[in-house]
Amino acid sequence: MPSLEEELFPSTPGKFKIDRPHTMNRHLHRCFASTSNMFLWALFLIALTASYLSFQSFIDSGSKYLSSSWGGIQWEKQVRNSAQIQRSGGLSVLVTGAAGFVGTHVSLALKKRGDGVVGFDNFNNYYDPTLKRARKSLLNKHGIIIVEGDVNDARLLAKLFDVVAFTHVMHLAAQAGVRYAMENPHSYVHSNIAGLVTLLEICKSANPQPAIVWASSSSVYGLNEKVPFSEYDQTDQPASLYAATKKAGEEITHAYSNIYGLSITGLRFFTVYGPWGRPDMAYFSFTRNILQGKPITIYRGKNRVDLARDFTFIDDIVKGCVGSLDTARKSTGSGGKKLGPAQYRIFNLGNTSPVTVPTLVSILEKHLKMKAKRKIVDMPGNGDVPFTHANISLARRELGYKPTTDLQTGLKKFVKWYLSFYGYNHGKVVN
Ligand SMILES: O=C(O)[C@H]1O[C@H](OP(=O)(O)OP(=O)(O)OC[C@H]2O[C@@H](n3ccc(=O)[nH]c3=O)[C@H](O)[C@@H]2O)[C@H](O)[C@@H](O)[C@H]1O
Repeated sequence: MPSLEEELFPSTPGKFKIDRPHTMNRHLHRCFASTSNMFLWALFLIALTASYLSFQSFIDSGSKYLSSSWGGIQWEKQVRNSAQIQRSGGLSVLVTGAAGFVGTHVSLALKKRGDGVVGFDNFNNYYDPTLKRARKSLLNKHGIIIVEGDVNDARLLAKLFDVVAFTHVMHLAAQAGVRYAMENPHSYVHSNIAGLVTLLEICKSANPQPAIVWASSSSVYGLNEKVPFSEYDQTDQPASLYAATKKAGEEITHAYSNIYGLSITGLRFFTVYGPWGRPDMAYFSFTRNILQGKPITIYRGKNRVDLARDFTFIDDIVKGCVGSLDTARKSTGSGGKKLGPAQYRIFNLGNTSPVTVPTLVSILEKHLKMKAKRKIVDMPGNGDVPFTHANISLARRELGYKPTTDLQTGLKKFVKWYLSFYGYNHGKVVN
């Protein structure tokens, strides 16, 4: 006679057998024939229900541990250690985008002078994440933890503020790149707008509220033709979606400062370059291509005019960021309510010395001791602007900001780092 299991799950696939009533009765009769059998069955069912319920509660309470790597006593201890202030009057800073180019440098500078730093980054693959992981290792060596998460994750951010009473937030997490916005517009809205609002919501409710310094962009000047670009100029003609999201960020932060008393400083970075830089930027991809003997495309503006940028070296930018943190006044709100007027500032952080793109290439050729295969094409209508040029009087006056590195010197340092990091044959198949 076939067993109950064999009857319900026959060996022939696709033939799930439905028991007829009289067969079922026979089984039931056999199973529940005695009281002791019934008692055993009841015990079995209770045990099954109890283990199901406890498994469910394990899934609920433990889901955050299963789906991500944060939470728990050990994790909190690591976060607190990283945020530990090592000098009197020091800051405790949450740095978003800490595995990014500027984020890595700012985190290191703060840690080295004795501030507490907790990094935050989603390690997305907009560009090679192995470079981000290498930056993370560098920070880890200096005692800085990077919490892996997205700035849209309100639960994780709130948890961080539960664990540490951050005095400042250096918000550098963003979707960068001017031309990529045509390929993936929603990533700009996700990071630069939705993520910004999520972070501001957490900061507004934190007690005490932190002061916030964040990365805007020179691109907000868009089609502005008045040079050099001043913070008092109009910025209502963005040329790209990237620029539009950064401009929106300036308006959004203003609203949060106004309503909730958050102290906010926006920094308009001008084409930042240097060691540990971003592979999507021209100076970086040109270097790679020159070394690999591949052609580089140089865009040219209207009437064959060369494009120019106020290229700014990373060390100068770091000084501007740290100066902004040091001069930021405290936020005035408490319990999500504004209790007094709050500081709201915007500064240009540029070099005040624009250089054309062909000149940039010539400097790279000199440092690499190799000729570039130049391909010159008219600038496609992809959101680029013809030139940028910063007026930095305001930052000089308020932050003591004074850039000291020219493009020649800065690119020499970049090339030295590039060759030590990638070697001469980066990405090239060696026969
Ligand atoms: O200041 C900013 O706010 C922005 O700076 C940076 O944008 P950009 O100034 O556009 O830098 P980058 O791409 O290096 O192009 C430099 C020049 O090379 C030209 N360019 C570029 C690529 C190419 O293949 N050929 C070329 O000629 C190109 O036309 C341009 O003239 C950041 O990426 C951005 O995230 C933002 O922070």
